[in-house]
Amino acid sequence: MIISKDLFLLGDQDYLRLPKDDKRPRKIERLDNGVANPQEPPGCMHPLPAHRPIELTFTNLTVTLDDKRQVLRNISGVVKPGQVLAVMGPSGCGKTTLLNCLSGRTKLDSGCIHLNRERLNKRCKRRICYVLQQDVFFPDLTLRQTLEYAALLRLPDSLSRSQKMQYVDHIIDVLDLNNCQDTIIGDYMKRGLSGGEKKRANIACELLTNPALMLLDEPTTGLDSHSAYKLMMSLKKYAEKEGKTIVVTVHQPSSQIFHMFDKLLLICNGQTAYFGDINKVVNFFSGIGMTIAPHYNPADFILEQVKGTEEMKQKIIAAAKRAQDDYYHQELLNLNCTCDKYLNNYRHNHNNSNDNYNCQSWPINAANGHICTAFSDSSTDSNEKCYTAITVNEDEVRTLWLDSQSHSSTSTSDEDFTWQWPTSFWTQFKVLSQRNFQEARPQMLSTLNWVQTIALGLLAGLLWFQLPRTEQSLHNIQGWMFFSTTYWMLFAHFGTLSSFPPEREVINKERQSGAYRLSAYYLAKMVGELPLTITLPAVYHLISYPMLGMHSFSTFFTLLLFLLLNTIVAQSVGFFVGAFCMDMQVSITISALYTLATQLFGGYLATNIPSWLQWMQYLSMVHYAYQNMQIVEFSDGELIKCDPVKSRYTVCDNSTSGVIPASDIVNAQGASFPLWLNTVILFGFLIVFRLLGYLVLRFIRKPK
Ligand SMILES: Nc1ncnc2c1ncn2[C@@H]1O[C@H](COP(=O)(O)OP(=O)(O)OP(=O)(O)O)[C@@H](O)[C@H]1O
Repeated sequence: MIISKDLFLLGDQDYLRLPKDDKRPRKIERLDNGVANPQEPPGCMHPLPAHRPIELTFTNLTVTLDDKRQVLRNISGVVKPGQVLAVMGPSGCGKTTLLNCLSGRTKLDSGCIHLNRERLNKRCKRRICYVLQQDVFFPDLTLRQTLEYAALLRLPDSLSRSQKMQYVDHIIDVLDLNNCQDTIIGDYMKRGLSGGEKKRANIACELLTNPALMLLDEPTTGLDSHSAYKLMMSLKKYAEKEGKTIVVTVHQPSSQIFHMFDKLLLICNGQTAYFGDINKVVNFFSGIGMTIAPHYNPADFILEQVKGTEEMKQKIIAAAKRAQDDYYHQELLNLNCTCDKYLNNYRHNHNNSNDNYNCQSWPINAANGHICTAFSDSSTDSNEKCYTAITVNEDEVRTLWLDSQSHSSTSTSDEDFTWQWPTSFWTQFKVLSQRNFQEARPQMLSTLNWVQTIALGLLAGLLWFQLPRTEQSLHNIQGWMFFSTTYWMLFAHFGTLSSFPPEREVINKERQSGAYRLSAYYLAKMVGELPLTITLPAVYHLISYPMLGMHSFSTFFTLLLFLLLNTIVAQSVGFFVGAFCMDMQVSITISALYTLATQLFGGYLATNIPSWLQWMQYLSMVHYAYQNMQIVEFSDGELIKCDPVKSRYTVCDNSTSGVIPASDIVNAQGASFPLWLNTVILFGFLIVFRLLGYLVLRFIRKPK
């Protein structure tokens, strides 16, 4: 059960051997039938619960996308453990759609998919790994970090960290990724792994989970011929040695790769153009008058045929339909148990309770699309057997055959398989917090952001340098506060808005594979990114506020707290908008509208708001943070002296103290609340938008 170095499946038991000092009880690898493997040496354990080999059968799959276009029509096939099925066809014929169906991500109009005898359901989806055509990763993590996090999240808690790391080492080794393990994954902005390395990294992440069924969408695209050959050879050996079932889509395989496959499903216009053994495909085409030239790559040849005229395509599809039915018939003839199944099925379908029939003979002919089967009636004298011919139509034949393919006829499902999260909530939270921090840090604390923050801090400090505490300077002091709150609101909001959509791709992929709970991710995201979110505003405040004229440490820290709270609230709103809107243009428009309205109604730019529009102030998050900063600054700090010549504040006319109370300053800017209420409302914003973000991911933007 071992992955080997040059096939990525090693020969024997060194694979995933536990460290010698491990004292935990050993699990013994179980074979398909649940019997402990007698070959397994003591001390050797597979890191994951053993899955039965999976036989995949799909019958008459029909799919319409966007309610208008039928992309797949009546596609059927079977792949047994140890086999590799290649899905080929011209671009756009429906290969990826088929894999999406097989992985349970696309809804079927009709047809069914079985894993062994169990219909594809949420539980058995977890035993499938799907290597997507696109390589979806966090670009700033290195390959090794990516694999380590995948192992920490997807390998069970029963393994220690060091065992998981050993497993990562092994996978890196067998996929020949040693040289690039410390290279970042990269994206179109930053150079990182090459295309081929990314493909192998993608496969490595999925291999970690020891899946029983692997679906790979164009794993060889972008690889040179030698790498493609090596990869396919590895997959082939993996399937054979480990009893894995593999379905792979390929575009134009070399002749060498083509002959590695066991079965071929050729799709043309969403319909089957061939399904069967790979070594019979050339005969199939020559049977309908399309003969391959000597030394021609059969893969190129068959693709040329299915890209031919409409007439040719229809001819191939019709022949494939006939051949497929013959194939089922032939397979039935080869099965010793079929007769009983025919009989049972016949009784079931025809409500025939006559128990006297026994299976005595095999199908006697197949004609006109019908198959005739003979049964003997045991009630008659054995010397005078009365054969009864039962006619079974094509659909019944197909159903019978697919039914008969199950190798686990004694059980209807993997009863020993109960699905649960691979790791506890706490492990998920811990690992995801760490990953979020590591992944977000290069972006949030990039050199450019540091330069921008320090420069703006200095600029704001110089612009409003040591302002006197007079009514004449009041507008400028308020200007610093308003600028600070709005700037960090925009920074956090748009930062989140732009960074979340790519992240959503990764978490959707991981959620689809059942790696962790959404709640663990969500909580980890908040906690993991918190230090990064507050670092830059804190640095800005540290630079600019003392330059403005610091009065006490308590004022400094209280103002900082409100600045940070405002930043975190803005980040929550950005997260909600980013999670909800799939279209970047829409999310930018909504955000621009909201943040600009927030500024307009914040209390600094417009103080004479028409009464019918005043309710808008209550939706402005900046409004609350800005008010609180004023309350703190103008009551705890040095008080603002009235203008001796002409004051805007009536209190100055009557007051003997000559200073303006903070409440008068705040009230002059429209609706005002006490400090505690503004704080509660800001926390309310925070909780509501975080909750909305979660609900959106949970129910609206959940992975299919
Ligand atoms: N959401 C969708 N709505 C409507 N049509 C779609 C949708 N997704 C895919 N299609 C169409 O379905 C067809 C099959 O797409 P699919 O991606 O399965 O093809 P493919 O064979 O994998 O192609 P390629 O080899 O180029 O990757 C294409 O014509 C595609 O345009």
